[in-house]
Amino acid sequence: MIYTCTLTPSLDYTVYLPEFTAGKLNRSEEVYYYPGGKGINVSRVLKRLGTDNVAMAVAGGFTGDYIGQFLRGEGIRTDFIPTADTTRINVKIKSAEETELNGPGPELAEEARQQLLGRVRRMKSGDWLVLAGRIPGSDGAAFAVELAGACQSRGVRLVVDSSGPALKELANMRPYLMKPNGEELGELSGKEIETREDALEQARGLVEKGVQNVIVSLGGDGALFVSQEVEASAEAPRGKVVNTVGAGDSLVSGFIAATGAGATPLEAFRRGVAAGSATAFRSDLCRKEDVDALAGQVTVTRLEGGTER
Ligand SMILES: Nc1ncnc2c1ncn2[C@@H]1O[C@H](COP(=O)(O)OP(=O)(O)OP(=O)(O)O)[C@@H](O)[C@H]1O
Ligand SMILES: O=P(O)(O)OC[C@@]1(O)O[C@H](CO)[C@@H](O)[C@@H]1O
Repeated sequence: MIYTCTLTPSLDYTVYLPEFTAGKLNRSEEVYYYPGGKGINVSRVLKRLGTDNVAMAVAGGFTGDYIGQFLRGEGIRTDFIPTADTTRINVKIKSAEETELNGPGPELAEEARQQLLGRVRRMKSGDWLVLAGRIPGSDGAAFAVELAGACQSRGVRLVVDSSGPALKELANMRPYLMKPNGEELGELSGKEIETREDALEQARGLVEKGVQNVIVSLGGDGALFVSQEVEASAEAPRGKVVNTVGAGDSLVSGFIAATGAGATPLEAFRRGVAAGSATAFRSDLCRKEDVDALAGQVTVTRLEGGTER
């Protein structure tokens, strides 16, 4: 089974308006209330791609209830750990530019941590844990390492799509997949990523540390894939960008869904990039038909030369 784990979910209040002026009253006529948080987005896209999964999250208050109901309404199994704190609302403003305002998310209570660890310790060899989004708390990195250790000892494939101090620690835990974007890769390596070559070099460094597969997402510039066996670069398809929130999560979902269905790493990479772009081209997350339609437009180039299509 694939489990996603979102320690800081969110309700994504998504507002479209032709112009946004800071410091003024701005009125919008088009708003959406999406369940959010990276793991939750991964669960939603996996389900749309036909891959069953369980969404684990620490959630509370009316926003937490809303997220749970929304997911169950889409046929996704939820296993939420309740918290007394109201789940944050993240504001996504879509005008000429995309502006995001993410709340901090509450600290994780010790009881919630123990419940999560208990769940991971009950997972089976071959299961997946997608640990995605911010890991809260000053000792969040230590907790993330405990979760990763529990995965290692059970033979659970760990996928990491996070940011902040935990990211560095998790890179030492031999995860199956890490999906930093350029900024997160810069945080990880302590070096600013300015070019594709910089990104490739730092991704190789992660593989040398034991990360099994690294995908660096580069927004409209596509993505890079690095493992011990193969390196590749993908160009993202062109299209009208509507909302890029969750594009990276969709990439992760496309890769996992295809890998689970037996695709080669580069085919899974192509499906991932297609899913990321398919999400960027619509308001909500991508649907399977969007991914199928875009997959043929993603050019994946093996870096030793030769193009896999
Ligand atoms: N402007 C765009 N045009 C085409 N495809 C895009 C665009 N932005 C993102 N994508 C697709 O989505 C993938 C992931 O995007 P990005 O690097 O922005 O992820 P991210 O920063 O992790 O996003 P998020 O945290 O919002 O999920 C890219 O590799 C690409 O395939
Ligand atoms: O604050 P975090 O956990 O880093 O990111 C949270 C978030 O921006 O990420 C998702 C998109 O990837 C959104 O649904 C959500 O609002």
